[in-house]
Amino acid sequence: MNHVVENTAMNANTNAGSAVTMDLEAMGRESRSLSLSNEDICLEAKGLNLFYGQKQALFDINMLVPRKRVTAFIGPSGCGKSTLLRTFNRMNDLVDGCRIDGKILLDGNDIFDRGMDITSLRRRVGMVFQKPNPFPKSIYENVAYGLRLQGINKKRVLDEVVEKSLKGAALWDEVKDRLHDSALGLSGGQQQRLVIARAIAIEPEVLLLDEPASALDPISTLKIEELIHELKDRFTILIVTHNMQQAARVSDYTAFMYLGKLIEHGDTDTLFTNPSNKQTEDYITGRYG
Ligand SMILES: Nc1ncnc2c1ncn2[C@@H]1O[C@H](COP(=O)(O)OP(=O)(O)OP(=O)(O)O)[C@@H](O)[C@H]1O
Repeated sequence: MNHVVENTAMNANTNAGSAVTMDLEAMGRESRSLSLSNEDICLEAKGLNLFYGQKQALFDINMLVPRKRVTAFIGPSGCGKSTLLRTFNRMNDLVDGCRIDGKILLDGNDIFDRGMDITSLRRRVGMVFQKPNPFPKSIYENVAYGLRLQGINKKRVLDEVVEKSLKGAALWDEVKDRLHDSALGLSGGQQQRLVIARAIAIEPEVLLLDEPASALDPISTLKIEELIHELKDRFTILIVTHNMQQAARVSDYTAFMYLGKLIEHGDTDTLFTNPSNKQTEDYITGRYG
């Protein structure tokens, strides 16, 4: 639905690139010139192809993901955004018949190497899904979960991490008096922030967010966007979103995908205001998608 509204609004302007520019200005975004060549690189995809059975879903993806920045993935439904996101912590390993070739380097090491321990990879690269998925446990135990899995059970340590993580996820003030109540009693927006608190409690390097706000109301969405802004000081964040306005608001870099290919990837302001590829321009101006 968002998609339609956005595209309609953009179509109303013959030069939709400038429509997005105006939005960037209205949002108080200062004009920045970021360049991937000046960044410290956290993740890198090299010649990545992915197949679901006979069907190829990703084609020769090559991209650099800078550290402690927000990178947004946009593109029409089915273009491979979630597939690519899930590849960065090998979630696709869980899909029957999925085959991957190429490399993904995390701090220079290929995550597909035989020696790579998947549990420690997923500890370093955490993931939050579209639908909040708290465990049917207390708020406290949800956040403490990852530490308990690591064998950390000291109350003092857990108390400290739970508080720090809930504060980090901008949820502490709303739940500090009911930490031992069920997480299932929280609103959808609170549950999503709780899941983010659970993800950051184990101090990952990277956070993968797969449409984290698409099931939320506008106020909860705004809170998640503000949170992303705060978290990027500590984490490298990759976000899939259907909402181009959201990509423009939250990200430093944007990757536009189409039919399983990475069409354009660059700093967000440039991609939305002066895309170098015709397909990107057609998409952001609402000509398709
Ligand atoms: N588990 C799976 N098994 C088989 N095919 C899949 C699977 N997951 C995704 N696909 C296919 O791979 C392609 C890319 O899907 P993906 O979900 O990554 O796209 P997307 O850009 O995230 O889409 P959307 O925006 O609709 O979520 C689609 O054609 C989809 O049908």
